[in-house]
Amino acid sequence: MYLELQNLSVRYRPSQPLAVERVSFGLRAGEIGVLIGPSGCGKTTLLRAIAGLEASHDGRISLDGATVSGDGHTLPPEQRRMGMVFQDYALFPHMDVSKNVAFGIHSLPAAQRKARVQEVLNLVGLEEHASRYPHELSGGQQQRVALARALAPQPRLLLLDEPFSNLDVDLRERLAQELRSILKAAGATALFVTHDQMEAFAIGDLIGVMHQGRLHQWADAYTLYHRPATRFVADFIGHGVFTSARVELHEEHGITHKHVVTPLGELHGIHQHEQDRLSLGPCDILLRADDIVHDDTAEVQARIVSKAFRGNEFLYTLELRTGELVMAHVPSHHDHRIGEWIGIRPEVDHVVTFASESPPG
Ligand SMILES: Nc1ncnc2c1ncn2[C@@H]1O[C@H](COP(=O)(O)OP(=O)(O)OP(=O)(O)O)[C@@H](O)[C@H]1O
Repeated sequence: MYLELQNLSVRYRPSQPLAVERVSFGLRAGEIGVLIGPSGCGKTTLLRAIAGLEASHDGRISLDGATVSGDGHTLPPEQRRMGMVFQDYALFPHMDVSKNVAFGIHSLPAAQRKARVQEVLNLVGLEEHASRYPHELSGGQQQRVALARALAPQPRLLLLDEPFSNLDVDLRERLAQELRSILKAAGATALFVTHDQMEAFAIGDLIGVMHQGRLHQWADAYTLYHRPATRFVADFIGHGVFTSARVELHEEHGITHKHVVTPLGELHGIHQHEQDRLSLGPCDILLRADDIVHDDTAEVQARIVSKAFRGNEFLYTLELRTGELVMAHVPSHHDHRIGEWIGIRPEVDHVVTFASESPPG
């Protein structure tokens, strides 16, 4: 691994719990990792520890085969050769774009410096704006200057801490895609912190979900969504609810399968590798909004409790006759009123269950 963390722990004060607790993950050169989690889960602390701005209490950080921190040895931040981009762009207001970008490469000879500034401005699509001042740029453009400035010295690792959080939602979505292309074009290895799933999914090759200082899962977006390792990840990623269910044996044509009995009906045809992980008896099953299909002919009826318009679809929150709540994505031409009963059926491709937490009965 190019960047590797092994059991990294960070504590601010002896009286405080660990802000980062035994976190391990790896990134290959050229990969983009994203840390996501609710406020206070330790994302920024972890990023700062990698940069050397926060001392680690235990564990090891290595970069490109060498230990950066661990075994009582720690490299000062300036010797780690890492670049950082923060949410406040921190551009120098009295310098134009090219001077801002050249800031970290003063040691290069003038001609090389000029060429490198040109190169990174091309990369971020701001070559036309080289002589503008920060106040003459939009928020998104300022953030791209900050990115160009961080990339200019060819850092070994780029660390980005919620760089888009001051920007509006539409712009964030576009910039997230752009950022990924820019980082890939630059061949940069990067670690990005956000609390926004859309951003994490748009940017990351690998995504780490953190909660209370711990890394619950480190995986690609598809795996996080369809095979959440913990209940917290299942809850945090995507829209869904847990419903009590039961795994039972079912015989068909002389072959015995496991199936899951849910308040929405029985789920059959579960893939063999998922069957192997299911244990018989009560469980809680994750029902995502895209696992529930609106179907007028379905036996199960549910009452619309609330709905959110999302352009091409509604996200309906529905109450079953049993009182349980589920969510469903429904194409937006099915515009039903709150309080109306609609037919739904489950269409679950990936069965995700956890040990039952529901009271028996
Ligand atoms: N300088 C500090 N001194 C003491 N405790 C701190 C310090 N900075 C952060 N903490 C604590 O460490 C924990 C992790 O904070 P951190 O800022 O890393 O979380 P975060 O996931 O980045 O949150 P956010 O998304 O709100 O930025 C929190 O409990 C926080 O209160």
